[in-house]
Amino acid sequence: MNAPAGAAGGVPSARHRAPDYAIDVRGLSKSFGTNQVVRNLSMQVKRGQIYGFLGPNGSGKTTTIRMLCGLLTPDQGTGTCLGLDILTQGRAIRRHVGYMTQKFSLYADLSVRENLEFVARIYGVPHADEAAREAIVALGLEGRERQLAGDLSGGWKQRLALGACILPQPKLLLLDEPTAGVDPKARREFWAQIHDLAAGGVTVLVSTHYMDEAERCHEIAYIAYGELLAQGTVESVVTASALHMWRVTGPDPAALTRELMETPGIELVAPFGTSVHVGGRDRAALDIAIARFAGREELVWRPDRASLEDVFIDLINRSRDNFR
Ligand SMILES: Nc1ncnc2c1ncn2[C@@H]1O[C@H](COP(=O)(O)OP(=O)(O)OP(=O)(O)O)[C@@H](O)[C@H]1O
Repeated sequence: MNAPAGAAGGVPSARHRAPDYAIDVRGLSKSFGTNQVVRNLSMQVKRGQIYGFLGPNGSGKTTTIRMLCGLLTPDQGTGTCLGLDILTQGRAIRRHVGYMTQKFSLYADLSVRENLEFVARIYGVPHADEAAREAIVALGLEGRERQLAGDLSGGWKQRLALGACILPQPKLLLLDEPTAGVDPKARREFWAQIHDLAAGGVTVLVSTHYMDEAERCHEIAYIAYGELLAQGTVESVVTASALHMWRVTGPDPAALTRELMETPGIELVAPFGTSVHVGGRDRAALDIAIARFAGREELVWRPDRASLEDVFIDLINRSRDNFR
């Protein structure tokens, strides 16, 4: 496998040292016809990090991922992926990138082992049989190697797809909703593998709709309407939201939810079982709103911390107002 440009020829000088970022892109924009789906997006992902990419359906995550590995050319913007230019060195980038698309793209009528051997040969992995066997062990696929890929359950299919992605030993994994529709146990096992890979130095950019998966990432980015609205650690994104939250419990959460939604000063209302999550960014307005319920002894109010989901709902609400 080739070394990235700039790294060849011995120890790099301080001036040409490999960048600390596996992904460093600035001002990316992309339109399809008149539909601008990515707007002035900048993103930096440190090497060896697990970086979560979140956002509603159709917000531009896949389009961004495809620009990062040179499969799509941005209309505007520049940047590097693994130190290589995304505009001119797409082919070289893809040699070092494992890209797991949303669709299962292995051969349904080949066995697990045959699929892995095939991928190993296509990528010129030395000793393809052995590499496939090692991947089977590493991914816990022993006992299933003769099973047809098409007969595997969703979780095992995803694990096989990940195995195929990592066979050529990529430096960067781009995983596009790898665990969609996979049960919690299989998702947890999948994530244990992602963490093992990152600990071994692989950078991982993973798009997901699951909040618990976002919490497992070193850093996250949230995109809506093609625009990056938040970026950083989960903690810093929650803090930056400046949301003040309360949890209120009462006998009729459904009626209470409706009432809260109509109360001025309350920006966020979300029922959770027997309680309702209530919040807003204007603390004074929120306090006045909550004071209206002071005489209601059946209600118990407790201050609460904003969840990542609260933050994302607030971001999407505000960005929808901007794009109206
Ligand atoms: N090749 C294409 N031609 C035209 N429109 C496209 C093309 N690819 C994507 N789009 C549109 O661009 C927008 C962003 O799509 P994209 O797949 O990047 O979103 P996403 O955030 O990955 O969504 P999801 O979470 O549903 O996978 C959507 O409106 C989609 O229909």
